[in-house]
Amino acid sequence: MESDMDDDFDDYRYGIDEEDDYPDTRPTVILMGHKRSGKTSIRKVVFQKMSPNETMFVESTARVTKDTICSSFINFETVEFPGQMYPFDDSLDPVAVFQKCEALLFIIDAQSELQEPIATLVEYFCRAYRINQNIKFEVFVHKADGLTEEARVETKFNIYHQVKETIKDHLDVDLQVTYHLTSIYDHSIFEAFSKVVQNLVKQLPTLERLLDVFNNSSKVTKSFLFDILSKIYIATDSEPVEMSIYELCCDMIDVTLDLSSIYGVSESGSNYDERSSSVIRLKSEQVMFLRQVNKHLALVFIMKEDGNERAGFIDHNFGVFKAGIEQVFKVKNRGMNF
Ligand SMILES: Nc1nc2c(ncn2[C@@H]2O[C@H](COP(=O)(O)OP(=O)(O)OP(=O)(O)O)[C@@H](O)[C@H]2O)c(=O)[nH]1
Repeated sequence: MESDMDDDFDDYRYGIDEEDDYPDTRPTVILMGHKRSGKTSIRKVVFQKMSPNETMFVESTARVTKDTICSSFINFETVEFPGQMYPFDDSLDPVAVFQKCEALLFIIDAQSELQEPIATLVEYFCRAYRINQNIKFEVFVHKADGLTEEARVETKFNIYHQVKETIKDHLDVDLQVTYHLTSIYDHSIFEAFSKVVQNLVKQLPTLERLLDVFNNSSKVTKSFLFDILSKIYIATDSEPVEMSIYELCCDMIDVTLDLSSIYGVSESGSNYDERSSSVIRLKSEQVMFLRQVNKHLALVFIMKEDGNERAGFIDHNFGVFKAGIEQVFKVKNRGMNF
């Protein structure tokens, strides 16, 4: 297996460790939506490990809330606008806010009335686009847990259709909007945030290539590069993602870290270090592996159990993959603390 890297390193800025590095260049992810649509719950569940049930007691957000996500590999700032606030009010300096914005997430409560939120969404997206045309627009059709499978598909399609038709009346361009069905009560919110983050990782094509090469040379059927703290996967190979496999991989991270916290904490007090790895055999005759890539990232992969899974070539190929990743995330020759 050979790594193949020809991208421009100057373009890379993910994986910066120190909090004060390039504070102004940290990308911003903005969350908007009507009151009680679920914005705060999403932030708390994904980035602060709050359990979904606890969100029932979360108070309504009164002012713009900024949160820096930098303790993990993922390095950005979230800005949440309360439902009752108009984000384009002059007093909030919308030009400065949206010029820094890389992804704009609009959360719609799929269990409530849709017309008003759709009208607000279209207005906000159009205004934001006029300020910054590079923003990635994402819609979370949220609280999908309360809908049947059929209603989910129908609701998502209705929103997609109405937004597309209405935006046409306001903008000359065909705005690219991505839709996700989400709920904090299952893994769909992590999956959706993974996609949002992947949209911001400029190295994504290189990472996907590395994972494809790793899979092909190691007889691996699926692999994910995870940010272990948030369980967001920042890249996967080019095979489609099956939700059940993604969930299994998330569970494997939990099991590994929990066991490690109890029995394997190192002198540094960390439950995750360069010796962290685990192997789980499934009754489906598949084997799952977790290997540490650096202090924030883990490679989790799955392969058929055929006796080859113990062969040294997996270790060798993983070594090459890890070296490739180190090179990809070298930030302007500053080096990283892997
Ligand atoms: N069923 C279900 N309820 C959810 C989900 N996400 C959030 N909720 C609930 O929705 C309610 C409102 O959530 P918040 O996170 O406070 O909503 P918000 O958009 O931040 O509201 P404001 O701060 O008022 O703008 C809470 O009771 C949450 O428990 C979900 O995925 N499914």
